[in-house]
Amino acid sequence: MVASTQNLHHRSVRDVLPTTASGNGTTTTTTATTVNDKNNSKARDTHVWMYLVVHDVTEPIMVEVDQIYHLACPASPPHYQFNPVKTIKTSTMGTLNMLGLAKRVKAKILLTSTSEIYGDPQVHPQSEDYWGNVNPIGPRSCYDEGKRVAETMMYSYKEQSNVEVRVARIFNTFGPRMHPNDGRVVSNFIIQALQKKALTIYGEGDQTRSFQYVSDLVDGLHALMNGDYDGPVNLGNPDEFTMKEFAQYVKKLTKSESDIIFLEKTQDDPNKRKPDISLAKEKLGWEPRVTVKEGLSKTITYFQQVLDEAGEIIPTGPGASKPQN
Ligand SMILES: O=C(O)[C@H]1O[C@H](OP(=O)(O)OP(=O)(O)OC[C@H]2O[C@@H](n3ccc(=O)[nH]c3=O)[C@H](O)[C@@H]2O)[C@H](O)[C@@H](O)[C@@H]1O
Repeated sequence: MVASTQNLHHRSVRDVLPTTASGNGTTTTTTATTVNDKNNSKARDTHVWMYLVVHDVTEPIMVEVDQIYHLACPASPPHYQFNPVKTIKTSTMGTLNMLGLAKRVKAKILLTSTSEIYGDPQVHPQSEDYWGNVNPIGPRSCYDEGKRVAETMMYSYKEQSNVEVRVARIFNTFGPRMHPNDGRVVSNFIIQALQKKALTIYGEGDQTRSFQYVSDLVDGLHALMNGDYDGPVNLGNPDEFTMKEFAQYVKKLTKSESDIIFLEKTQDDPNKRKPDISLAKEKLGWEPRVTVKEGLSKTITYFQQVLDEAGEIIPTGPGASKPQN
């Protein structure tokens, strides 16, 4: 159902507002409202209504909600670098608008921050007390610094206006329903391997990432929102790979004979990344449950179906990060 803002019903038992990103580097927001009828305790009597509101978070919004999951922002490097000014507006003006909403209606607000606030880390693995190493004027800074200031806004609103805040620092996440042209490494390698195209490693492939399956992230976000802890919390799977190892692993799981090629390293690409998740374990009782292997198998099955339906797909590469003229 698509509803215009003024047609949304008034406050119900629990209204949840997730803001999400859609389009390539745009910040149009889809908004869903779910309503649980807590007068009926039996699960089968729980009612859920979903409304889709198309709105841009950089503009104020007037709705009545209890919880805000503020996810809106492109997160893939080629996508967030496509329109860096819009990416900054999303993280700054968008977060300001959502905090203003949270303050007005006394809603709890969760910001999806990122491992990228640690930049190219000099501490490994990264724990929440590490302040990071970010180039403030590099090509990634629209996203990294945007999310850093978004975190600052969250804690300023908490201090000044008693807004109840939650901040999740999300590490590399993947799963079915990723866009084939997402441009991040998991979808790129799988799509390349399934089509027997060369897997494209940027740089020498010694950089590391640690990959988390999407359902673990969802569980972590839910636990964070509904728990008491209000400091930033890393949500990620510490299972760490170099990109060379990861390319080989994807080839093995897809039984692909693709070549592996080495392209130019992208500027300011973090050399290593691995979450320290002690805090999430302690404060939320959360840790990943899906192995990288299980998650990749499901994602490979999904992308095989996408390819069967779509035909050839050339995934987004680094050269697509800017308009070509
Ligand atoms: O997946 C995520 O959740 C994260 O993705 C990105 O961070 P990044 O780690 O740079 O994501 P990728 O584009 O997937 O790159 C991972 C590594 O693979 C490399 N890569 C990527 C794509 C490719 O085709 N080949 C390749 O070697 C990149 O250079 C990088 O070293 C976002 O910026 C993060 O905010 C987000 O949390």
